[in-house]
Amino acid sequence: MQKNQIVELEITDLSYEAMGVAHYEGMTIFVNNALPGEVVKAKILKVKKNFAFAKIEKIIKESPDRINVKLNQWVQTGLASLAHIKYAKQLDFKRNQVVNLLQKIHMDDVKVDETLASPEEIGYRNKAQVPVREVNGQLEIGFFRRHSHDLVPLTNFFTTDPEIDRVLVAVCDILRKYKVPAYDEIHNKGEVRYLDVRRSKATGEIMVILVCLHRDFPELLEVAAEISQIKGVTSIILNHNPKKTNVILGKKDYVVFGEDHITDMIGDVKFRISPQSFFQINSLQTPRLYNLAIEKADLKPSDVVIDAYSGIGTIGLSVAKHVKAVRGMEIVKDAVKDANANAKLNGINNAQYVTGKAEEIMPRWAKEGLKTDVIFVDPPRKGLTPEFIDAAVETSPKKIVYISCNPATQVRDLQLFKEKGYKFDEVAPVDMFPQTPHVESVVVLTK
Ligand SMILES: C[S@@+](CC[C@H](N)C(=O)[O-])C[C@H]1O[C@@H](n2cnc3c(N)ncnc32)[C@H](O)[C@@H]1O
Repeated sequence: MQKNQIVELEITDLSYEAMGVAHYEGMTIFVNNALPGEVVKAKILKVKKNFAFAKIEKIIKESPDRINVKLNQWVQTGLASLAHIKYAKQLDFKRNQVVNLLQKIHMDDVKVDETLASPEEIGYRNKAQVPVREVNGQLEIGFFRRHSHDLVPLTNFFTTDPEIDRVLVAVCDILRKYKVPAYDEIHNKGEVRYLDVRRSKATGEIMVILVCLHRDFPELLEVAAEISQIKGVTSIILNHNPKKTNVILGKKDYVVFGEDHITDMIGDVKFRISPQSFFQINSLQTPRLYNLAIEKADLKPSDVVIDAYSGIGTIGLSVAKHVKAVRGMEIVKDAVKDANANAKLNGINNAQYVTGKAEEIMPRWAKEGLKTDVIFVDPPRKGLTPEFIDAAVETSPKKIVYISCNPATQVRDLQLFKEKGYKFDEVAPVDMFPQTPHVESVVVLTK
């Protein structure tokens, strides 16, 4: 097999990154955007030892699950790489990922629920982080083409709240008007690297973060004055990121207008959110995810609860009024500040959050003799560490509720809990990220 060769392929499966999978002359071929059941003429792009990558030249037999997407760029940029698949099939794809992972470790007897659909299939994101670059001599916002840093200019981000798209376009116009330079990542020059916009559906408050190479730039005050006139904007922040790095946010935030946070609501609990704090991005699906986790926890008024990897305390503060005490930990200092402020804001006085690595704090608490009833964990994609798992088990929780955005690391960690005497018989996938391959899932472990 050679690069640029054209081959006819029958697609038999979808990879976990949602690429069509075919087999040809003993090789596995991953075909961009092809769907199971389709027959395609494909051009080979890259050949490795046992596998190759290809792109569709022509669809000979089309899948009934295919949607003709209005803007190809949504799929090409990876912004919405499942947008060409009917939503019901996206939900199946996510469930199948969990089923396949469990099969690999011979846990076929675990029940995998149907994926809980998101109330909104598009326009659901309450936050956008979009790169700003110069394209053909003009400052543009958009999204990077998949596996590259080529900016594809966009004004409709499809999965983002349309009110946020409106703000992104308006800010882009203001930056052009004042001739503020876009960031040039090759030479680490220019100014605006990203626009980061958050909006609360509940309060309508909008935060605009200009991620900049410098702490200040000559047109900043005029630019901020105009942005502050955009309907809904209550906070403008300059985030200073001077480094040559792919990390989006720098460490320092400077308030240029209004508040240093916005306020949002989950159920009847209010949350202040600072620029560096994590907040679930699907506003309507989040309370459904938490309710599922909380129902499974079956909490009692006498329970001592841990909210690990707590962010701004969204899970712990949602349950604090129904239990004896909540303790939580989180690595981002500003998020912990938000979590403790959020307890006060909601008249909650039995919840306490501390800053630190969960894998260090949990062993400390266990050593101090802490006993717990329910532990909620909601780690980042890399999952838990063995140190955390050992210490969590040492506090003898009756239940551990594991919320994860990466079923592969979740399944790995569940095996460790199993070795320590905890069992689980069900996984509940939840779609927090429609149009993307990401899967969220909830598992309850009992002793
Ligand atoms: C998926 S988020 C969940 C946050 C929160 N539970 C929620 O639903 O909004 C994971 C959180 O873990 C934090 N984090 C990452 N690594 C950590 C670590 N080693 N120890 C504690 N927190 C960590 C992140 O800053 C982030 O806020």
